[in-house]
Amino acid sequence: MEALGRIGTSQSCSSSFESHDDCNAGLLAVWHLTRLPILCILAGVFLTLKWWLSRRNSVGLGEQIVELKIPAQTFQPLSKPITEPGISNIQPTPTPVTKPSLSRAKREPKRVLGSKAGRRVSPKSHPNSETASIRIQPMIFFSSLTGSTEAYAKSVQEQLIEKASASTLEPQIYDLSYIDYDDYFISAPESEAGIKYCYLVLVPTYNIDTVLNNFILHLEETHHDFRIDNAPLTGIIGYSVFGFGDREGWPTEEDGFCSQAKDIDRWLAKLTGRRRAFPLGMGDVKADAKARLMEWVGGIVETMSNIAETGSLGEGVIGSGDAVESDVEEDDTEDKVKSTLGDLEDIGIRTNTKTSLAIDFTTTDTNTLKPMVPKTSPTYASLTKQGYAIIGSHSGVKICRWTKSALRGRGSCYKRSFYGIASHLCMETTPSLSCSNKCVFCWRHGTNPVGTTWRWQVDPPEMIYDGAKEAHLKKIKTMRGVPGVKAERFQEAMRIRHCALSLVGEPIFYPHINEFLTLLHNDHISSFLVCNAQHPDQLAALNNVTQLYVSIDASNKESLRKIDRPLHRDFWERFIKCLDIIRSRRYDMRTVYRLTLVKGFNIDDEVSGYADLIARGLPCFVEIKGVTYCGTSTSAGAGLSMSNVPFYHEVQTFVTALDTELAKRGLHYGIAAEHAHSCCVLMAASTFKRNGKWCTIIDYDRYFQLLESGEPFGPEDYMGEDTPEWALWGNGGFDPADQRVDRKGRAIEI
Ligand SMILES: Cc1cc2nc3c(=O)[nH]c(=O)nc-3n(C[C@H](O)[C@H](O)[C@H](O)COP(=O)(O)O)c2cc1C
Ligand code: SF4
Repeated sequence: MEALGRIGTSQSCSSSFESHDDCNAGLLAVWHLTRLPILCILAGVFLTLKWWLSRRNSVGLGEQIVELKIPAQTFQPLSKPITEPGISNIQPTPTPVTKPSLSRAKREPKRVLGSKAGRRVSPKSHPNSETASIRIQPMIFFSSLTGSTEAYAKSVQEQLIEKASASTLEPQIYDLSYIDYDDYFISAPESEAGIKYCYLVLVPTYNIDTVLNNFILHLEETHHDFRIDNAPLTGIIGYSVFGFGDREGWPTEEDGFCSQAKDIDRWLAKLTGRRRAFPLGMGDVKADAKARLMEWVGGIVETMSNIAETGSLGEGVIGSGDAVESDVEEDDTEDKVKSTLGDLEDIGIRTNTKTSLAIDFTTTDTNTLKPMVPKTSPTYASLTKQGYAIIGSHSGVKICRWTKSALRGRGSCYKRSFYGIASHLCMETTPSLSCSNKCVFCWRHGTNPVGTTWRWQVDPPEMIYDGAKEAHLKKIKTMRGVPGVKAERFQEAMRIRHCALSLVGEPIFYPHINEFLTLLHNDHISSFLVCNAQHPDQLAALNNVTQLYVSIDASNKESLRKIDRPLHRDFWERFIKCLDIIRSRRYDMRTVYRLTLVKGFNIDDEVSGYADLIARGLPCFVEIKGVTYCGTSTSAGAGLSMSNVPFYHEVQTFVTALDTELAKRGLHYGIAAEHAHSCCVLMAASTFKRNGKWCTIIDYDRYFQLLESGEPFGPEDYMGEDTPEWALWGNGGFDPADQRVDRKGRAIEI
């Protein structure tokens, strides 16, 4: 106190106080009054100074801090110009990794590698103002022991920087060995408003103990931890996994090829509430890894731009992540329909002629034509509920169960075995949902439009074609979240190669069927058209198709009446006339009889009758298929039950008997191939043999060459390679490249 008093006397007291004593006493009193505020101000100044100094240091040393925290090979500075982008260029040469100890990593605050982006975003220029604020933050996680996955991960980062849309921020990249899983895999990291995280996980597989085991265990435990929501990562917008493996040591997935990527994919499906943004990709490091990864990145880029546009993953079929549940096959309604109506597949066109088929409007006032399937009708509701997309007012598209199966590597339909069509490249559609039969095994009775003549509005072919493609691809895209979908097949499926005009209804009923076929052929999409042999005029007027079918549901008039219940009174005459047209077109294009066998209806004692019909129409091929039971009340009412479905051995017996009958008539046919999985056998004219071997596969490129040449050509001119050994009669017909599974998704040994 004394000292303070002294300091106080050295200056201003003389003017304020009359004597020294008075002065000291006054100063002391002032000091006592003001000391607290003064001390507080001094402390505040001191603290502010200290904070400013420390901040200045940290800004100046920022780079060093990052260097310390991040292993050099884990982080590519995002602002660095990319000199050698492209997966095709990458050399997965291992780079030495300086790995900080795991315990240290645990103590560190959450590390974010890469910059907080924003440079690409220009909300004003965004096409959709509602979603303009959405930005995707890709987060690449990888694991690598010998460096190759790390190099691939970095190349993915570069690819995304180069190719991703403006709404995608610069990807952050993390080595799973050095991050704290709790920061990213217990809950989604916090983000700025409008930023959505998308996790991309690239991993090898090791059947030895590695960091990946810890990671998978962490995912599993997080899911099972009762204190945590079992889908705690729903905050991210999506995820996708890519696995690297070695087929030399682990040839198939059952042997363990990419098994850890599969596990991670499955756990992430659970943790994210099924937000699989793109199918699990897999690549063989000794063969196709680069190509597969390239496709995967392409898909990711597209998905992210979709998310940015729509703000969500879209209306995908979300994968449950539950192996058992999600491996159950989809319903087989499609098959039922086909077996009922006998697939209606398309007719092709040789030229670009604009010939429309005649419409018989005898009973209709053309001014008051109505839509065939109005949006408010029960038919519309019923079809859309079944998964059909209705195009315009009378066309439909749906992806069949084989397309879904092929996307998951579980086998294609019989057309793969017989004609070389991979089901994931095939679009099934019809430009006419209406039909002139009421077959006993058709599931759509009561709701489907029927009629003997076209009496509805007519939609233009371009509209149907564009609408069908768009709806088909949209449906394919919904498959991207389904477990087991192969990334490369998913990508391939984006280019439609074949069109089966065989869904429901009667495609040649559509007045502009020829123009529609031209549109298909112009895009080199093959056409398989099935008709019900009730419209001879339309059949005669059809242009060239890749393969033309007629359904032969019975061998005689009475049997046909019973089974097809045709609307036309002269149905038998029409039927026979159609067979004669098929004969006349035998040398223009591949013609096929489709026989659907129904026990108790059209098999017994009918072999000879069928042989006569074949002798009449001389088709290039005869497909014989056992009916699929659809179990509707109508079919039950018609006396149809499971007992009417033939066993495959019964179909085989029938085919052998038919073969004998044809030989007796001096007709040169033989049993070429089979697809036991769908109870289907193929007989072929012997002209489809080359050097003693069946060649039922189609050379599609050659077909389009011939079509575009404008010169006449015949069906044998676009004969492709030999029918594969596994598809030949007696060998079952399941493509060994695929994995056959039971209804629970368990592998079946063939
Ligand atoms: C010891 C060992 C075990 C492996 N186990 C599997 C396996 O079970 N399944 C598989 O598909 N690949 C397996 N591979 C192949 C690796 O996944 C593949 O070589 C991968 O590219 C390695 O990636 P990395 O260089 O990033 O560590 C194994 C490789 C090694 C050396
Ligand atoms: S032909 Fe196409 S639509 Fe028909 S079953 Fe095969 S894949 Fe499906």
